[in-house]
Amino acid sequence: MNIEEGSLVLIYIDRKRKKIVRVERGREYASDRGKIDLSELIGRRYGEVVETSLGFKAYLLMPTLEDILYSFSRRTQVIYPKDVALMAIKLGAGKGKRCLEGGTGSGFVTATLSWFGCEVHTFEVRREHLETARLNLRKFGLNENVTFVKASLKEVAEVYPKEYFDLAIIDVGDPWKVIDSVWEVLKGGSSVAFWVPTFNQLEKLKAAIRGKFIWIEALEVSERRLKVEEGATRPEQFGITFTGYMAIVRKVNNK
Ligand SMILES: C[S@@+](CC[C@H](N)C(=O)[O-])C[C@H]1O[C@@H](n2cnc3c(N)ncnc32)[C@H](O)[C@@H]1O
Repeated sequence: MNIEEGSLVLIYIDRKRKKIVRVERGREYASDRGKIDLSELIGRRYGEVVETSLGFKAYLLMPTLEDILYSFSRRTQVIYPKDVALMAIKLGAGKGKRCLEGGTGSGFVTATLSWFGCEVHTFEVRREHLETARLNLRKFGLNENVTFVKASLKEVAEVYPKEYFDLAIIDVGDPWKVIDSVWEVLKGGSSVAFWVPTFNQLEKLKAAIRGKFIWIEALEVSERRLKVEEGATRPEQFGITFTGYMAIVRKVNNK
């Protein structure tokens, strides 16, 4: 596939030196391994290799969702790709699904749901976080099916009709405070993923959903990177050791 003016390209020199750029005339990519004139990328093909001004190899790759998420500005804690990807699958995210999210934070979840083809409605109480997320998504054209709502998730039932959403992902400080309003706007039988950082919050959440949702499961996703070298392949020594816990519940009508 050809790289055109306006294309997004991941310039990959090594794991520490990789950056998504938009190809534009008159702009350059710069790192400690040298510069690349971006207008020289027009007409090349993804997968090709070019040389920086200092003679290092740079690969021209197509950005993936993970590359995009890791290039976002972050103002908050985020739900990492390993976790949000599993949530999306467990909840059945996909084209045509109407998804509720709170809080928006830096937009990692918003962008993932949008990438999966969902219509996303995301609630955030802090204007500056909403703006950061909005800019993050706009930069990569992921904002088209997203409605950003500057309000507490507690108010969702005042903004949307009953049984409007197919699924929800909730990552706010006190999730038990939004359970009643989220229940109102979800379709019967639909799934919700809550994201919490501690065991005691899982316990509190489980008690709080009783009668409105059934508890499906709680889990932690571990990711262990490997350093692959002939005759010496082993786990890497450093990395993210803990992110959080997800709880999956489903709406029921017990009345
Ligand atoms: C940890 S961040 C969410 C990060 C997001 N999941 C991501 O991956 O980018 C939590 C956000 O929830 C917002 N928040 C807290 N309580 C809220 C509420 N009741 N309604 C909506 N947003 C809320 C905070 O301002 C904060 O931006």
